[in-house]
Amino acid sequence: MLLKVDPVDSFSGTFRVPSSKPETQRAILTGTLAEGTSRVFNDLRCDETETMKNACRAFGAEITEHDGYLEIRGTGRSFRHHRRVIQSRGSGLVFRTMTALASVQPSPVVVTGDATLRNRVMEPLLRALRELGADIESIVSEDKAPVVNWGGGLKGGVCRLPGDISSQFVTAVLFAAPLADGPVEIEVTGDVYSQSYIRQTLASLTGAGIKVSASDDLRHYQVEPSSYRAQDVTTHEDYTSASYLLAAAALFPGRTVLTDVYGDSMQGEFAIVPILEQLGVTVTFDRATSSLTVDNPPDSLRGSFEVNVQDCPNIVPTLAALGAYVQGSLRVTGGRLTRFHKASRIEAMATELTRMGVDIEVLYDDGICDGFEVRGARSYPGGATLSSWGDHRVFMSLFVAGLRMRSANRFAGFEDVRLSFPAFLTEFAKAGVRTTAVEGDGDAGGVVSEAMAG
Ligand SMILES: O=C(O)C1=C[C@@H](OP(=O)(O)O)[C@@H](O)[C@H](O)C1
Ligand SMILES: C=C(OP(=O)(O)O)C(=O)O
Repeated sequence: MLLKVDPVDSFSGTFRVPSSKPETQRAILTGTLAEGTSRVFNDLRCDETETMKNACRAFGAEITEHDGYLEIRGTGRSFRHHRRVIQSRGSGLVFRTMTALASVQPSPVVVTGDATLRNRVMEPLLRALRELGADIESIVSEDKAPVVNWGGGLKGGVCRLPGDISSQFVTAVLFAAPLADGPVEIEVTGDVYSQSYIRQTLASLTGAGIKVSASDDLRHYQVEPSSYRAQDVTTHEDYTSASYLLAAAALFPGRTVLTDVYGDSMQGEFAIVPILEQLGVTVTFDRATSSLTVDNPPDSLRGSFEVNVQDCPNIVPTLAALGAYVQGSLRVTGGRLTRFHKASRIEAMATELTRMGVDIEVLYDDGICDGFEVRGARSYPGGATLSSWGDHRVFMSLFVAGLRMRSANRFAGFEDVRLSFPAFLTEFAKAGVRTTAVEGDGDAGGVVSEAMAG
């Protein structure tokens, strides 16, 4: 099944920004590890937070969904096994944190995932956990998923992790470290990418009463044995999800209001707002109404500058889509981590945008795919059939790029919006974006945004 998306010539309306996926996932984890009852207000309900909830339930947490919040009865240190196989589906964060936490369980746990997840790099995490005393093995080559963690506890000590593959390695060790027998030190080698995600982890741990300290450059960490404390947490808006609505707003005349935006987030992807301003788009935040407004952006986006995305990896596909319409060019560097995401996102965007007629060149640094330079145009013919490369963010970004083309494009992989932004198609439908489910080249006639609503 493909999704046919008709172009539009204006974009206006009021749209709800989903809650943050990383913050919701972290709050589910701290609630699970605490003794007592925690609540997570404004939690995101999507497949990947559901995967985190189910993984935590397997460790014994009782999680119930209420209107506007989650209630979590945590396990504290006494994990009560309900299942010995943890299914992390496609979520890197679930796999990595569950693999680390399985080390402090009394008995063996298998942690697995889908085909995409099983292809992702896990070896540095397994090595670091073994340095801390974990008894863990992969049942496939290259220390990838699935793994068997024989449990029995983490002794503590010093472990080393690379900073340029995934920040989730550091996050995973940090979540398990307080439950080790002795203090844990983490030393990160090389440049530390995705620092905003590590800072979000540190804030979650500190909020839950964990004794953790980190150097300013995020290369050294010290965690003392300590207990997670139950707490109430409220999650912010998700700036990666907001980036698709903001990008669409920037490409068309009209007035776009994004609601449920509270400000003060630690997310690196907030960078989408200053980047849009550099492109000449005014984005106004109103704390009183918790909203962001884009009002009649300029006719063409001001390009010819460079953005370093070292700390905001998840908006790389959105920037490629926006770049297709700048005057001059947009150069994006520091995106090397994205080759380890669900798809190799720079290659995916460059390949698919090239099919749409966009002039985009992949940039390599020391032979590593690290960014791109895209030279914009006013519009493109459209009429292409595009792949999401199995990645929700690639689909959502290509969808936005296609809106300003002259004819409809067809997309595979649209169902994956459920992973992080289930209301994606219904939100865009509010602006009059027409989407139709089609079989191959013919029209099946179903309006998908309605089919997927709710
Ligand atoms: O900890 C997290 O919640 C995440 C960390 C980042 O991973 P990388 O450091 O691998 O980019 C980010 O890209 C991912 O979407 C979510
Ligand atoms: C990469 C993502 O998540 P994860 O790394 O947890 O799979 C994502 O949300 O796009």
